[in-house]
Amino acid sequence: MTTDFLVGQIRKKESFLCIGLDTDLDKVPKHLLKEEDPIFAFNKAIIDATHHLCVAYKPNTAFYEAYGIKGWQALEKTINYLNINYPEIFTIADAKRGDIGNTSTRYAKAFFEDLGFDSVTIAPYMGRDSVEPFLAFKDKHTILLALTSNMGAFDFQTKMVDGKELYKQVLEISKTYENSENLMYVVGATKATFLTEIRNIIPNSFLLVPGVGVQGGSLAEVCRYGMSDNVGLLVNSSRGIIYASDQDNFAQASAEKAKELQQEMSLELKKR
Ligand SMILES: O=C(O)c1cc(=O)[nH]c(=O)n1[C@@H]1O[C@H](COP(=O)(O)O)[C@@H](O)[C@H]1O
Repeated sequence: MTTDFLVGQIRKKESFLCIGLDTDLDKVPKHLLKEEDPIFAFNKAIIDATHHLCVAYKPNTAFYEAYGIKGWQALEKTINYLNINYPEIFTIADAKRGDIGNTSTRYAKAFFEDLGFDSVTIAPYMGRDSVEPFLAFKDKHTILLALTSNMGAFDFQTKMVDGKELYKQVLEISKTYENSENLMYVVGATKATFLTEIRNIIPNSFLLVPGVGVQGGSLAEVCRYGMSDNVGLLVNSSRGIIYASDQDNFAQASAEKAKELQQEMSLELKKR
């Protein structure tokens, strides 16, 4: 999917919401456990109830890998279901990969070609040759971890390297990578006040912003400091939406939570 198409969807739906499919069988409604594939059954119900309120879904692969081959099959069914039924939706494989060049090429093939995701999250730690194999795929997006939402972000990401915080070095150096127009970046909603300086370095790049809801980040602050001329934001919520209820009406309850965020987003878009 092109960035222009994504921006068009955001304007049309008045939403830059990404729903995280962090599907945990300990948390899904008990009646679903009788299904042949409870993970997919849960995801399908959530997607059908919420697709009009969001522009992206982000399955975090950890939640699928944890269930072995059955989990991977559920991930495959989920992305196929999205690509066939809702091709206008931007899809993110939250896999946080990145390795030496030939290995990264295989990861890129797995997520972009085999599974057919639009984007994948990548850790920048191994540098240029670990990221460029992902960037080589046309109309696919590589979402580089810049400043993450967790406390551990302060262990390394904000440390000074050559006179600048490491996360700023990530932003600046990655701009020199081949096909860098295919880059997006992760910035945690809990780090919203850093967004002004981040926007000075990457004024128009899309940011995937997790950490609203359960982690405590503020959507209003993210918009105030992080919104660009082309919106430039995909704000993710996982647990706050998908586990709104563990009763039979769970999908409807998740749609209500998604709608609350979408309406807040619509107001933010109208302010600009
Ligand atoms: O790359 C991510 O998506 C990510 C980066 C980050 O800095 N913080 C972060 O929470 N995430 C992911 O975003 C989701 C957040 O989930 P909730 O806190 O339940 O909304 C999880 O899948 C995390 O792995």
